[in-house]
Amino acid sequence: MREAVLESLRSVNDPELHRDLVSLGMIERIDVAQLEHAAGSAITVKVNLTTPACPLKATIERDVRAAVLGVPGVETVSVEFGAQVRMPATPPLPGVKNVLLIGSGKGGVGKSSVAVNIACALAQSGAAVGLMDADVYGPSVAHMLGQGSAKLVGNAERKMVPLEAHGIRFISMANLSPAGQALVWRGPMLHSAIQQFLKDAAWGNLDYLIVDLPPGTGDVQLSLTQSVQVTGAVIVTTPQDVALIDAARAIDMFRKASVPVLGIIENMSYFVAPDTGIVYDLFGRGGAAKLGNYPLLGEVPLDTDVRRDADEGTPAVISHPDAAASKALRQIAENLAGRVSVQTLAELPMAQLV
Ligand SMILES: Nc1ncnc2c1ncn2[C@@H]1O[C@H](COP(=O)(O)OP(=O)(O)OP(=O)(O)O)[C@@H](O)[C@H]1O
Repeated sequence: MREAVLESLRSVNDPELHRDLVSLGMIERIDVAQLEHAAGSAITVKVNLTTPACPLKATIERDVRAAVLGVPGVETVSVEFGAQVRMPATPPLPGVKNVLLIGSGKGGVGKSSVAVNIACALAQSGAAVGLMDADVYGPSVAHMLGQGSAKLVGNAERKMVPLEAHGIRFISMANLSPAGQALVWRGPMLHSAIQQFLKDAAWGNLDYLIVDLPPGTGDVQLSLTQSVQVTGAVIVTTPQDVALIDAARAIDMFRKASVPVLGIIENMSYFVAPDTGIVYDLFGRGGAAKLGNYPLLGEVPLDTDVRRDADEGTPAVISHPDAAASKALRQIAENLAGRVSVQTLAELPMAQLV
């Protein structure tokens, strides 16, 4: 019976990876139990997803159930899920499976807010997540996580120990330099700071290390793409033309550095009036589509909760999980995790999948 069930699962494709669950090594266990009062068997299938934030869990469950119910003699099916983010062919750092860059063309489009919320949403789903604030000139991650005045310390191996908040580990220049003081650094100093944040920090084991870049196309971006094997970059933009022009430059920079652009996030996409429910497209919702053929990971509405929660140090996906913006941000985190799986598995030789 177990063999017949396994065979039936060869017909179920992961909808994003376009390969069947068996050859992807996603079937962790098949249990067969004989039912007492029925002729057939009760089957339990455990599917090991490629990310705990899988956006297509419901589809996979439905398809597994249908395939297994089609096997003669099967009476009931229950589907269990586990998840393990796959180690890519070339891990970017020891213990770190993916480095994801969050960039923008313009400042103030909400890149840090999006990065912080995505990091928290991925951690909420069960992933091990780190957040590195590479926006050295305007570090806001620590403040958005309620840790603006915390100080970074070293461990016995003289490695920087990331701070922790809301289930993620993070490092920000704000936790090294005195508050309110401007950083006046040239390229080489920035390069060595970025190296230290990446390589002289005790990140531990991470599924995703998210990097909040400074806006634009400068030294930090260059330094990062040259220092580690990056899984991909995400561009945050607002929908109006002036933001899109700069976003296109950022995309071009990643293309030239051979960093895959995993998708675009349109922030401040629209506004829903809380009293009337009327939707206002303040900046021209849908503008991000003009950036070309890149997946749109999602649209985040302008929402007071996002701003207020960032100022108060608890990201919206945690303090207001039911707000429309939080739902959009969670969906974006899942879509991004899905894109990362596609990217990693496309590069892994078939033999390493099972
Ligand atoms: N969807 C949103 N709704 C309401 N406010 C938002 C939203 N996204 C961001 N904001 C607010 O907009 C301001 C700018 O956001 P943020 O600092 O994340 O932008 P940024 O692109 O990282 O800026 P910079 O690159 O200049 O540091 C913040 O006050 C933030 O709380």
